[in-house]
Amino acid sequence: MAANQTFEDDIVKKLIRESVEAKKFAYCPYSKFPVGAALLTDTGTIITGCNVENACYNLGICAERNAMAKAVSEGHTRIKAIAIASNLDKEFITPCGGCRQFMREFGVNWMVYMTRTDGMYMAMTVDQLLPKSFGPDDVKK
Ligand SMILES: O=c1ccn([C@H]2C[C@H](O)[C@@H](CO)O2)c(=O)[nH]1
Ligand SMILES: [Zn+2]
Repeated sequence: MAANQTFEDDIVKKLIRESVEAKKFAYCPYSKFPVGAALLTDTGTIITGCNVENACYNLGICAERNAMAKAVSEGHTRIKAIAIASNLDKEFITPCGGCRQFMREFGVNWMVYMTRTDGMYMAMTVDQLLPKSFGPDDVKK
């Protein structure tokens, strides 16, 4: 897979649609900020996630990390792209720093599609979102 690879429009649109669907399951009674994510694996499988909060606030998990953990737990570590949806209408939803590091674990050259409610999106690679990152190869040195 080449760096900065862009996907066909219909695949991106499907991922975005799935992320919007996943947002409906968001459990966010504290922030009332629902987020959905949908990721694409190398086998063409789409795996979704939503944010899941907790009365012990700091235990909440983001939609992106939830989707990635679901993917790994279902045998997928080759992730090609992820779409993220929230209810922000004037800005694109961007992943938090923790999720950027979690993404980086699975490579730096895959796509992150950050959406707005009008369906517009901003596309960046993991490397662009988290430059000069620390990753698996650095631990092995
Ligand atoms: O990219 C993001 C940003 C925020 N959240 C969640 C975390 C928390 O549940 C709520 C408010 O930050 O939104 C995500 O899931 N993904
Ligand atoms: Zn996050």
